[in-house]
Amino acid sequence: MSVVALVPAAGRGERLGYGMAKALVPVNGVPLLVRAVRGLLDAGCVQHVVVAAPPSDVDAMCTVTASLASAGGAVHVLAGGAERTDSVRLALEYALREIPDTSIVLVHDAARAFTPGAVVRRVVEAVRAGHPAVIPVLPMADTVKQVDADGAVVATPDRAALRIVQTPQGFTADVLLRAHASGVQATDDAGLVERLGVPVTTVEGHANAMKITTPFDLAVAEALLTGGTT
Ligand SMILES: Nc1ccn([C@@H]2O[C@H](COP(=O)(O)OP(=O)(O)OP(=O)(O)O)[C@@H](O)[C@H]2O)c(=O)n1
Ligand SMILES: C[C@](O)(CO)[C@H](O)COP(=O)(O)O
Repeated sequence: MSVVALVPAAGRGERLGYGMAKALVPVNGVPLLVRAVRGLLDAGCVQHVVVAAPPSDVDAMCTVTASLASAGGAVHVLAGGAERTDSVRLALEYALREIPDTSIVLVHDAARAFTPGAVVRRVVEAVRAGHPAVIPVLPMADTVKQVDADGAVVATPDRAALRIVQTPQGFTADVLLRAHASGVQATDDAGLVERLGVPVTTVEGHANAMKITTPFDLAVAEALLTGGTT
């Protein structure tokens, strides 16, 4: 019964604007991808990591992750797709084809490179406890407005019922396969599972699991490292 983490890392990082694949961008000398994969393996409950790389960076991502494989975990790298959903689907198909006994599958953004091991373990434990789909979340700190195409406010949803969604998102392998069989694009994998009518359960996320999207996020990550809070 293997826990396999799929790591979509094939994005271009346009908003970060570093001129290279975001997952290869170093923070204090260590690429985001290395930090993300190491975090998954160090959590102690993941046996395989499958990385979806930009097609032109497969060799580079193989090289930077080569030293991370250990007695407890293996790292596989393949070419990802045009959109995040495509990258996840390709990695899932690889895992189900090549990794025996894939039973629990995590999907974890390379861009969430500072996710604490406790979050990974909470997600895996909840799937093991019988929940078919599990996502880490945080409460909203700000008021949220729904606006129309012109930017006019049309509603103020009750923020007590809203959550910010992070990764890793955890699923039984059969549920994630069914979710991706639709071929629909979604901003997260749980969104595809919701379309099946399968219940999605939440566990507590962590501020350090923030997604590195902009130069501001990168500066925050560097400050966290300097301050020793990761
Ligand atoms: N075709 C894609 C696009 C995105 N991702 C991955 O999905 C995660 C979340 O995407 P995001 O943070 O939006 O990354 P980018 O797509 O690289 O960002 P941008 O939109 O700024 O280019 C990242 O780890 C990214 O590498 C992926 O594997 N394949
Ligand atoms: C999956 C995700 O990280 C959950 O917050 C997020 O939806 C990814 O979105 P992006 O459009 O790829 O930035």
